[in-house]
Amino acid sequence: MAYRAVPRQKRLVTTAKGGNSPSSSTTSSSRLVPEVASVDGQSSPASSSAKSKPHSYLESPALDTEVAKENVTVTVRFRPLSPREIRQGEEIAWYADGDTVVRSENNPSVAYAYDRVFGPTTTTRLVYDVAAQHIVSGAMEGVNGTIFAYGVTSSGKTHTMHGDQRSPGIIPLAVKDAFSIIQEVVNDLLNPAGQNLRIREDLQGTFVEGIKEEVVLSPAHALSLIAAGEEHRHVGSTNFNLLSSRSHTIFTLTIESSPCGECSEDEAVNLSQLNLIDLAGSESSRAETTGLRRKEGAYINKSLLTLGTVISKLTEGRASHIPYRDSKLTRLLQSSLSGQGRVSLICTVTPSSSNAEETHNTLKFAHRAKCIEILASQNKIIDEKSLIKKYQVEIRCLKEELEQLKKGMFSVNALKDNGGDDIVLLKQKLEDGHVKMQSRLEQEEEAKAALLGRIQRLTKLILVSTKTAHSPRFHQRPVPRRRHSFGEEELSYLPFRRRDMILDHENGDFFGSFEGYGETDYSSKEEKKNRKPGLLNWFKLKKRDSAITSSEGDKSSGTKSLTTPSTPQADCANLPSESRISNSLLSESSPVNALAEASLNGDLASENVSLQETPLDSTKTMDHIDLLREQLKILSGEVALSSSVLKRLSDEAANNPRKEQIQVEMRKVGDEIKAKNQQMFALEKHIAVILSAHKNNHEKLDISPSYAALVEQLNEKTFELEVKTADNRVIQDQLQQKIGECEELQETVTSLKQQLSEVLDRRTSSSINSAQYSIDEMSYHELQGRKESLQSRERNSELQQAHPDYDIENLKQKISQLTEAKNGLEAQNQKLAEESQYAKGLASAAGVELKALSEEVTKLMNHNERLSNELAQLKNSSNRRVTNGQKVNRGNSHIKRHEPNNKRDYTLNYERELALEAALMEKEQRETELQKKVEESKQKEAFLENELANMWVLVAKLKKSQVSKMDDLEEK
Ligand SMILES: Nc1ncnc2c1ncn2[C@@H]1O[C@H](COP(=O)(O)OP(=O)(O)OP(=O)(O)O)[C@@H](O)[C@H]1O
Repeated sequence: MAYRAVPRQKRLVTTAKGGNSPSSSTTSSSRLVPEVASVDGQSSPASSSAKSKPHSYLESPALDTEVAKENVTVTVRFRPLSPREIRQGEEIAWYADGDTVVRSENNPSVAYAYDRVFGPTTTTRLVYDVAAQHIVSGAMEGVNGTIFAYGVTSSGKTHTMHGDQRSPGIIPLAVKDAFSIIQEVVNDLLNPAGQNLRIREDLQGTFVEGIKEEVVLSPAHALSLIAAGEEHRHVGSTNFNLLSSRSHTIFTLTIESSPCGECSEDEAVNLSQLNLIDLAGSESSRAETTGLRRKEGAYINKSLLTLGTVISKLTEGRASHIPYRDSKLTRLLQSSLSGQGRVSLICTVTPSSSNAEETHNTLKFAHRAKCIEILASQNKIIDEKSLIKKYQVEIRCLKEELEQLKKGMFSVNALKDNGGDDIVLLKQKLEDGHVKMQSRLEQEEEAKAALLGRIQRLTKLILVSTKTAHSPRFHQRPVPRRRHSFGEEELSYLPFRRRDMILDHENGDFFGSFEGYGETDYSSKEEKKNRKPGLLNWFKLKKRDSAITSSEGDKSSGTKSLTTPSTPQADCANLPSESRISNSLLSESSPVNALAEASLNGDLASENVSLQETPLDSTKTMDHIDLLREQLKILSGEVALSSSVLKRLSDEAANNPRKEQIQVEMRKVGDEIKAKNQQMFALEKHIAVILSAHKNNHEKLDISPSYAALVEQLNEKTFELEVKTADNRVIQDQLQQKIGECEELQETVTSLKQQLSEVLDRRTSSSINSAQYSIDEMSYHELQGRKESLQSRERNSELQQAHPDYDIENLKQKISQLTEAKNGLEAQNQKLAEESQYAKGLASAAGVELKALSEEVTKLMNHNERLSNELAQLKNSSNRRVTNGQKVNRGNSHIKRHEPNNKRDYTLNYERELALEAALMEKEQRETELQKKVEESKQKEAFLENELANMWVLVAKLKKSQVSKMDDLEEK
């Protein structure tokens, strides 16, 4: 999965790499990326790195167009031992020895040093500050950057790159940081100035063909895209990690930035890519995976192995072939790894002894990566305006050189002719001439620049957009500004109204009507109007209103139309005069007619005559007059055309005097010519009125410049007030939405509580499984539904959220409410986990009981068998005695004396036999009972196991919903 947020721009593009004079570079590789060496019991890596480890990580490296050698920034992050590892009695195998060294516990002489080593308690924020912040700020200045986490499964890569709500990862921190650096961009993007931009394809590096690209407007928007992507990320449970990433994710932010404001000399645009990568973890053969998991693991390992090979080849120096193409991962990382941008590798490791070998491999990998050298440079592209400026400077220099040469030649000739007497005089003359030439040159340059400016303004006015002049607020400070355009697709997420606005701007509906004189496509215009019923109609109404009230409004706020509104409401309320003209054109059949009619109605006159002009207004008025003159020319052209048609028709009429149709047509054309003449007359009058008004204003301006400045300030403030009011409205809406969301969350929590108690109640009932499952399903779907609705609302409010004057207090309140709700969910989760633990305990107790019972049964059976054997023996012996007795009676009469004794014995034996039989019966009965008990215990065990499985399912679902809620919260 990867996203490219690529601005689109149509311009002459050259990719400019800076000079390569490392000596003058302010970027010091040793300061930023200290060398790393492995001790491995021999060398002393730690020392070099530890010494060179600077606090300057926290500084943004100074960037210019010059290229300096750097190394990959390599850091290592330990995670704490997991509860499972603690339970299993695992020991610490590797540990962070200070800030830069990783040492083996078993063999302290084995140690590795890195740019920085983070212990298990280090926060992700610190990891970001040290390992990522300089890459992000570099990317904001046009230097490509890549940050990736590498490590074995369950070592903490996702925790580091994505994080959670309590501890946001590198990706959300980078996105927020990027937007905080370019916050003015939001205004530009929300009010696109109609630069007709497009995707530029050049040799900037590899990118995924056909990949979905989104133009992002705010951190929340970017993070929502990441979250949406994360939802599609393949995760699976392994015996090391319940939610193990089974695919690599690459989040690519393409940033174009240029200094904002006209004071900037350098017009080149910085272009860079920031890759934020969370790799899937490598798996050792110890992982007890089967089937699909094993296959996935093999693919993951293969790509990571290729990455390792590529890195070791890159550091070999001699290697002719680097196998980038052996895996998709290395292909995508090719431009980053081959040294075209800064790279920060964060290796995540676990200290546990069971992973000691894998951790060692990771450390070795990190050590190799440290040796890769990079030559990060700023990527610059230059647009027409910058090129013109550049050429102007060059021309000036050349002219100066020429002058110097001429001067030199002239001096020599003069010296030759006049000798040395008039030298001083000549020198003086020459100097005077030079000064004159110089000032003339300067005047020429100025005139040229003014002309150029006017041409550009006119071009924009006619061809491009409703672009208003930049607000002075944004002129103060040159800050990077995002350039982009909105395609239909990118706009799809925008609220309807704003989307309409942008489309109208881009389609040129308001201003594009100037483009097609005499070829107005009514049907398509109608179609467009129908297509955009929402904002367009509202917008038109608004503009009509403003046109009607313009004379009053503009009287009081002369420069209102010159400011750049940051909200749609403000946008519409502050339309410049051109907008109003175009708007009226939009609703008319022909632009020229419309303009003429507008003039006749006096709309334009009232707007312009009554304006209290500022210098900028003055320029605009001149532009306006130029436009009107253009209209005049077009009209006269049309009149000439119609006249020739009339002539042709009159010739035809002369040949066919009876043809009525020709007469009708002639009348029609004659009327048209008349109407056009009238329009021309009106336009001429209008131009004259504007000119005289402009002249008056100009005089007024000259007289009271301070008054004009005050008016300008006043208007600025008025505009700001309006924007603030609009923002307040937006915040109110958001508040309402958030309150609704909170209520929904509360409801969810209550329903979850109810479900939980139901689950607990039903736990003992035999029908629990199916019922519980269906309830869980319901709650899951309910949660999903709510989550989706929350997300869609979230998207709708994202544009508003991005506003700088956000009501922090309200947001804090909302956040605390949401945090409470989240805590509630966590508590439930905890409860469920305890429940499942309890159920597990029950199951194991039942197992123990079962074992004890089966042992007892075995014992009893053995006893029983012994008794049966005894009984059988006794039976045999008594039978033998009876037979012997009968024999004796038959043979020896003297034995008869002992008869009573034998009889007693026999009776005794018989009684004993009966007792034994009874005991046997009893044993058998007991055995049967025990068998029954065993059966019952088995059933109970199965039931408990079933219940335990259900519990796990429930816990997993709750965890998932909790994770998505946390993401939501984080986005907020
Ligand atoms: N620095 C840390 N502090 C606290 N807990 C952490 C830390 N690093 C990771 N964990 C925890 O360890 C577990 C595994 O982390 P994680 O899922 O980020 O690993 P992974 O390397 O991305 O794994 P896989 O490659 O399988 O996706 C998670 O429960 C996570 O919360």
